[in-house]
Amino acid sequence: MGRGTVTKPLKVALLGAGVVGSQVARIIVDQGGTLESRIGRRLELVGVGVRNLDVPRPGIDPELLTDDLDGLVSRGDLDVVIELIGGIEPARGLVLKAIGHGASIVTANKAMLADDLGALSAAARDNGVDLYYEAAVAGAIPIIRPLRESLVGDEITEVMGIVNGTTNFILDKMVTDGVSFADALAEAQELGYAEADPTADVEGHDAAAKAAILAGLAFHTEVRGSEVFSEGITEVTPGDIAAAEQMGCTIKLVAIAKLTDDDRIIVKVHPAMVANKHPLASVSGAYNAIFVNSREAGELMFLGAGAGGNPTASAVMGDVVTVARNRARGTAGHFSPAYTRRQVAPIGESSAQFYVSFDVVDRPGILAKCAAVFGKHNVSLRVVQQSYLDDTRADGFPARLGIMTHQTLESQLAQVIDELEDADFVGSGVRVMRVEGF
Ligand SMILES: NC(=O)C1=CN([C@@H]2O[C@H](COP(=O)(O)OP(=O)(O)OC[C@H]3O[C@@H](n4cnc5c(N)ncnc54)[C@H](O)[C@@H]3O)[C@@H](O)[C@H]2O)C=CC1
Ligand SMILES: N[C@@H](CC=O)C(=O)O
Ligand code: NA
Repeated sequence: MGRGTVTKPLKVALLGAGVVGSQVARIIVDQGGTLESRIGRRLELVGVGVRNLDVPRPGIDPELLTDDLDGLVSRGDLDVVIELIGGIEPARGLVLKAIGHGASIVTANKAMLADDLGALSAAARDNGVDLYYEAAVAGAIPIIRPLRESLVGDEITEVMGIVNGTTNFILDKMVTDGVSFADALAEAQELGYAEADPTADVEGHDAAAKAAILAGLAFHTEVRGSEVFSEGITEVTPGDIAAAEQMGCTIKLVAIAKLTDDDRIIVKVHPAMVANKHPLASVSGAYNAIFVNSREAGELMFLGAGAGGNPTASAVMGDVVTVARNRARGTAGHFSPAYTRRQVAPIGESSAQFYVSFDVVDRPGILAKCAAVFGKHNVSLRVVQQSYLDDTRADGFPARLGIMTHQTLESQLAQVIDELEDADFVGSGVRVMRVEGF
């Protein structure tokens, strides 16, 4: 740079000033000098798109606020657009428009990315801009960049872990403090962990979107959130929690993505009884943890805050600095993550260990009859527990069996459950929980 040359600042627009956006705005304003020295150019926040102009936004210059997000991303002079409004539309339309006007994108929006990451990546590539989204999976934990860069010379075989902070917080509160599901969810919302519509968290859709993004990056293919088998935590009962405790396990919402022997992928999200000896069992609060298994590196574990305004803003700012550095150098980190076409295998072809519990009549030979149902479908038993409930029970099913299987196919286990539900010696309400790390 010659003497007297003034480098122009990089123009940044922020869409959304909620839990995460407000923290990002604060960092850009408060840490301006530090960020400038890391990037080599000053970041100038030129606009903040919000829904309601009347809401007070401490720390944000009111002159920057606009409710015309479309106009903001169409200015034509933006270097970086940070999308933090969430949801698929209008977020996707705004991002595509910003890309069309030459801006690089930083987003935390996993719902949008898991809907069609391929189209967004292609638009970024075709327009020579960056698309970065470290905050979209597991909040502050660096996991996108390790998959996309650090491990890209290796062959990943499995990615699994806890990727939703809200549900981990809820389950932890229910187990540790005996708090009700509703109260724990309300607290997670207050702390800024939950999505705007927390159904996405508790029904497993948020974790499914993250699992799709992780699977796509790990296995170099396109996976959409809708292709991920997902069950949330709304059906987890206090009885399930107690049964898990009795088995030396803790219930967690887990996401699993792995390669099959015939080069397809299994991607699934569901509650699981995790053995207490497994490191995932002790991941508490809104923390997330992800294990990556790869051919050369072996097993890697990533742990940290999976949700919350400040931790998520940290990941967003990491991307902002990277994208801004690229911009300052006149480059973009073009890459095509999905160069293969791997199919997602149906859930029936996935295998797991299961814990099945059900009530039975108290008659000689019942245990053998139950075991025969499992045996008939080639499901091998690992642990069998029997407890006596109460012989005055009106329903006539006073004994409870808890059976943990060895690894078995989902389709075989489904046949066992169908048969148990039809058997006259089994009461209604057969419970099934997958098991990890036992
Ligand atoms: N809160 C967290 O812990 C994390 C959030 N994320 C993601 O970050 C994004 C933002 O999340 P939060 O800040 O928690 O959500 P939030 O609901 O607190 O903030 C979103 C803001 O965008 C505004 N907004 C929504 N639609 C708009 C529109 N059409 N026009 C103008 N403003 C609009 C809302 O009024 C709200 O103020 C989402 O994609 C979320 O999934 C990712 C990781 C963690
Ligand atoms: N609602 C999400 C926020 C971060 O992605 C979660 O709870 O994990
Ligand atoms: Na992350």
